[in-house]
Parts: sequence; C-alpha cells; structure tokens
Amino acid sequence: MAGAAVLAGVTKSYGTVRAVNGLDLRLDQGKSVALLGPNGAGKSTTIAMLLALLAPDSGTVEVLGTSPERAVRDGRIGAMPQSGRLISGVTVRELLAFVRRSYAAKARARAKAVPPLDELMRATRVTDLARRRADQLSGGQAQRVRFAIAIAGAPELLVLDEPTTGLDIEARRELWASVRAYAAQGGTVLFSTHYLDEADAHADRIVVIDRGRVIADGTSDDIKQRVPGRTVSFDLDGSMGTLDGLPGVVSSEVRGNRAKLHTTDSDATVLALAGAGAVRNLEVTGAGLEEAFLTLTGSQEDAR
Ligand SMILES: Nc1ncnc2c1ncn2[C@@H]1O[C@H](COP(=O)(O)OP(=O)(O)OP(=O)(O)O)[C@@H](O)[C@H]1O
Repeated sequence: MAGAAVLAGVTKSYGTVRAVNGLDLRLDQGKSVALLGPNGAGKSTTIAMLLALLAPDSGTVEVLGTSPERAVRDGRIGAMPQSGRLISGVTVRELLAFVRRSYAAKARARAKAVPPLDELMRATRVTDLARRRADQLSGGQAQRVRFAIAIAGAPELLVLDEPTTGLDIEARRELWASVRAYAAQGGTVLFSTHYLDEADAHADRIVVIDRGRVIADGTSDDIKQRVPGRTVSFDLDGSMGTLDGLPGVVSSEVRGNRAKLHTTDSDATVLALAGAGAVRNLEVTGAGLEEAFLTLTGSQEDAR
C-alpha cells in the first residue's frame, strides 16, 4: 500500500540555516502520528513541504502517491496552520458552507462526498457558533472553525501544526475529540505538538526530530523504553539520613516529604532503601515520555 506520505533524504535550508537535514519519514494510511521536537527542530518546515508551501532543496516528498502540489490541488489534504485570521464579514455557517461547496466537485472526482453542513458543524462542535461572525471568535472557538475548514473537503490526510497551542484544557479536549472522530473513520493524521501528553494520548506513533533529522520513531512505549533506568519514589520519614550514595542512584529530588530517585539499578536501590527502613508508599516507575524526550534531544546536544 502506498504510504500516506513518504519523505526521503529531504533537506531544506534557509540561507545558511539547515532546517531539515536528510529527513526520512513514511506515514502509513489510517494512522495518527505525532511530530515532536524542540524549538527549531524543523517540524514546521517539514509540514510546509508536505503541504507544498515549500519545495525541498534535495530529496523527495510524495503525498498520497503523488506530489504535494497535486494532493493539495485535488483537495486530498486538510491542513490547520498554526495561526491565521479567519475571513471577516461572514458568519461561521456561511464560511463553512462556502468552503464545503468549493471542495464538493473535487471530492466527487475522487469518489468521496463532502460531509453535510450540519453534520460537519456537529462533528467539529461549532453548531452553537453558526451565526457568529467568523472574525469575532475566541482563540479556542476560532481553532474549532479552522479544524472544520480542514476537514470540510473530506481529506484523506489531515496535517495539524501545533493545533492546541494557546487553548485551554476544555478547548484542547474538544479539539482532540474531533480529531479522534476523524481518525476513527480511517483518516490519516499528522500533528506537531510541544505537549507530550497529547502525543502520548492521541498518536499511534511518535516521531521525534531534532536538528532536521528523525532521532526516534515508534510507539510511545518504544520511545520510553529507549531511556534506561527507573524512578523510585517513597515518603521520607525524618529518620532517613542523606540520599547520597544509594546504589544505582544518578539523581534525586525531594518535594515536601516525597523523595524521587532516578536510578540505573532499581533493585539495588530498593534493597538499600528497605535496609534503611525507607519504604513508605514506595513506587517504582519507568521513564515517562518527557524524560525520554529530554534524554533523546539532550544527547543530541551533547553530540554537537
Ligand atoms: N522563514 C525562515 N527564514 C529563516 N530561517 C527559518 C525560517 N523558518 C524557519 N527557520 C529556521 O529553520 C529552523 C527550523 O525551523 P522550524 O520552524 O521548522 O522548526 P520547528 O520545529 O517548527 O520549531 P518550533 O517548535 O519552534 O515551532 C530553525 O532554526 C528556524 O530558525
């Protein structure tokens, strides 16, 4: 099966800044993929090439078995850019009706149908905003409308660049519910985010990029397992002396009466703690996605 998108050996520079540096990435149809990476890693540049907004300097970018330009022109990609004002002087309903109409013929040409307007508004939770002016919405409301625009043409691939930046918890939750509904119907989703919990919760696969290259690629669990070591947490009870020198411990932190030790040998650490009688509410956990992300991107920094 053709990939939903295939990037091979892609590079892109802005003057002397190499934003994307030999990137290889394949997106499978029907999967949701999160693109993670520190500021300036090349996420937006990669997305811009998938959307035909930028051309690579070298390498190839293929989307839905064709060129990005063609896929965009045929209405096969839905995109939600990081920002951008909605058109002024029309209501939300008028705006969505217009977008939907303008995609209808293209959808028919590839044996798809654009969703009925009321269904589109319901699915994206904008029914209550139907009569509101599109240029007078809050950030969260406008983002819902942008999402509705992105899926109005029944796209096969949805590309979301930091879709929830600046949204409150409720707005984030609502947006993800809409994204999941789209994915549940077989759509392919690529989203970039700085919120690791979103990648953890909403992606089948996480691709970490740094300095324009893929440095980790797998499920959330795969990525967590890339980081050796465990965290041992327990309640301090005053009688415990120093935490220094416990076997396996590489770092420690104390918050209130709870201690958290990062260890490369949790068995030895736990035995030593038991010997010292410090086992109240003892808990051993693996690395979280945040620790994995910091370790992965940090080690790249060391290699510079
Ligand atoms: N228009 C531009 N002109 C010059 N340099 C640019 C331009 N756009 C991006 N860059 C540089 O290219 C690199 C990659 O930027 P890009 O926006 O793709 O990263 P990102 O991963 O999306 O970052 P962020 O998480 O901060 O949005 C950075 O060093 C950035 O400063």
